[in-house]
Amino acid sequence: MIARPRSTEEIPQSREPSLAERYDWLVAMINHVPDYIYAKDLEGRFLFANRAIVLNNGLERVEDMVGLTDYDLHPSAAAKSIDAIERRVMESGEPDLGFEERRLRGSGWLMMSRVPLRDKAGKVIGVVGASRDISSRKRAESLMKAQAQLLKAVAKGVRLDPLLRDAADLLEEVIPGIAAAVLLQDEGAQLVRLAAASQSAAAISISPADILENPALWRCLAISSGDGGQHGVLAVQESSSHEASVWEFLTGVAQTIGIAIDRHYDAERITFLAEHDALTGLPNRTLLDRKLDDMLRRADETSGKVAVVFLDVDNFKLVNDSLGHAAGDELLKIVANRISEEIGQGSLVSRIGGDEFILALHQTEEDFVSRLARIRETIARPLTLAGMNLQLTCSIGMACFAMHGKTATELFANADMAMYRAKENGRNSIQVFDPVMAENARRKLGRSEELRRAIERDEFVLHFQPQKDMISGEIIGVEALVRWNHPTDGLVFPGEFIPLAEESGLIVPIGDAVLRKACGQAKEWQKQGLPPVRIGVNMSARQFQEHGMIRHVAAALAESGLEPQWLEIEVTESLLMRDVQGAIMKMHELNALGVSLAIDDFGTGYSSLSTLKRFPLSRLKIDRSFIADIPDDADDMAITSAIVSLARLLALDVIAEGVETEEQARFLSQAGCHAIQGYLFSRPIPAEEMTRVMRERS
Ligand SMILES: Nc1nc2c(ncn2[C@@H]2O[C@H](COP(=O)(O)O[C@H]3[C@@H](O)[C@H](n4cnc5c(=O)[nH]c(N)nc54)O[C@@H]3COP(=O)(O)O)[C@@H](O)[C@H]2O)c(=O)[nH]1
Repeated sequence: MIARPRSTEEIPQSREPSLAERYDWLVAMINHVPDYIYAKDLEGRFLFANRAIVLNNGLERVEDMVGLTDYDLHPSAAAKSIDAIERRVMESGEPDLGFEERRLRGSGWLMMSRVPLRDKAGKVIGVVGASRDISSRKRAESLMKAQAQLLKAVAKGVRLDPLLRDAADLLEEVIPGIAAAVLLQDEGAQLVRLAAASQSAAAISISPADILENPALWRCLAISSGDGGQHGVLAVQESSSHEASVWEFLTGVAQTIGIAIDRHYDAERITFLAEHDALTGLPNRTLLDRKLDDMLRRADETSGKVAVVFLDVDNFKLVNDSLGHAAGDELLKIVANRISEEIGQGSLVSRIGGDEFILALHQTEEDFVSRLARIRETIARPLTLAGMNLQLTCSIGMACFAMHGKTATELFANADMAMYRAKENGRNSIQVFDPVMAENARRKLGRSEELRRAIERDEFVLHFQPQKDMISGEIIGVEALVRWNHPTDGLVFPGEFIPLAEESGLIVPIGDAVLRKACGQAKEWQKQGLPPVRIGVNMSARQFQEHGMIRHVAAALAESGLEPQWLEIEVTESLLMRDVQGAIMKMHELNALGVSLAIDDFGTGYSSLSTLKRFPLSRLKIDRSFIADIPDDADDMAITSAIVSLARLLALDVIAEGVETEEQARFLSQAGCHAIQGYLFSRPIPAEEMTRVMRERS
């Protein structure tokens, strides 16, 4: 063995070191570096080897190595490859630097550099080799490569289970001897499951409990989720203590697995949302279409039946508007759950938006209507929402394969039509499609088109019904009532087209035309020198709520030149009660124009005295249903008297509608009613006739 170096204190400072001293220092330095250093002669025999290389070859002293060749120390294939490199260096005289090769003894990597050994004359007499252990760097590189491989798999969207299995195998590959396992807690699950294990870990057939209850043996690295939670752990058996870079790598792997799981859940959610409703989790229209097609195909093959059902929650808007959207959402979830509870296997419920659900029922022993009745009852179970006790009703329309349609499109259209019929019939009912509905719908559509054309062609005319003062007998006003002068059907009465006009929104232009015609006619009578009368114009809810309504009234007055005090707008009690505050604001705006307001059909709504006081009104019109049975119905007489007293209490004029008999007129006079309108005095009549009547009485 080479001699130990002396300490620096022993070196005399005053003189130049001797050659022997220099040699000793050099040898000491060479022996203390961890790198391998050697020199060989031209035949490949060791001339010199440092302590590190001697020990690595299982020898004790340099003398033991001097004279040996690589063939004496290593298997012949390895010795041959070293010999080839060194021979090239010696023959070419060119160094071979930075060659990376596996250790011949033990595990790990070396970086070898070989330079020619020359004598003083520069002649190559052998080779000098130096090598450095680069095992750590090589391991770091392979860990980085493994990490990159894992990240690539995540980026490529490899499915979760194979990805976890590959990750466990990869750990075993890059960290020899390691046992690793991935334990996961799936969304919503209580228990942790073994999702993947390296082969050595799998071989000892571990379970989550084995791992979690044995912290001395297994070290657990958290697999975190993007939202700050934890999906599970990457458990590593600490059979051998790993260096810091390995733990860093394992922590990185746990993080990568966390990202992979996040991505997996995101992808699952995206796939789910493509076919489901985000709020209720029910299938959406896409999934319904697909499943319904299957159900119809099967029913066709087996001559079976399928029911397509439209279900709409009654007055849902009211809940949304009054209790807020969060409560509305909650309500929809409750309805979705209740339908799902009842619908039974093999059938399907989907939410297609808002409060509309479509059900596809497959045939069972129980008939479809009974099943729907049960669903309706379930939905109607009392519930508490935002602190309020509620009971829901719904309108249901059903169409059956193959009776009411053979394709999904036909069945959807017909079930929808049936549901609308249920709504029209006062809601809270089940309607089965009937071909008559389709006929009606077609007629309605045709009528809407005709109405649209009627507006363009100005086919609407006004009839006028006079209103008589109870005391003077004078005509104090007229009500303008619209008629449709249909090109083929003749005069069509408002009961036949006003509801359709309201539904389609055409009431707005129709109402506007009525307003202009009525103001124009009233002004015309004044121009003809007839005593001025107040003209009443009916205004529907849609028209009253329309943005430009006040502007249209002002324009009709301005166009005709009629002073505003001669125009009275009639609105129904139910219209005002829908949105009391909004109605009051609009009524004040009309008042500001100088126009007066009357409540039409009074007594049929639910206005209280306190609400009534807030409306800026001039007149109440008692609904004709209270007058019709006078004097036979004592209740109606009592109600009529009460309305007259109420009007007087509120300092409002009061007029009774639908007065057909002298007895009714007498009773109303005695009750203190200011004026009457009805067939007793005159039916609604065309403008020319009305002009004649007014002229006769003036
Ligand atoms: N939005 C608008 N609605 C309008 C307009 N014009 C009319 N209407 C509304 O249509 C409903 C039916 O009106 P109509 O068929 O004209 O019937 C009116 C009278 O003919 C009828 N009436 C009058 N006196 C009697 C009677 O003694 N007996 C009896 N059985 N019927 C009678 O009442 C109708 C007037 O009612 P009202 O409007 O409530 O005063 C009707 O609801 C009209 O409001 C319009 O331009 N726009």
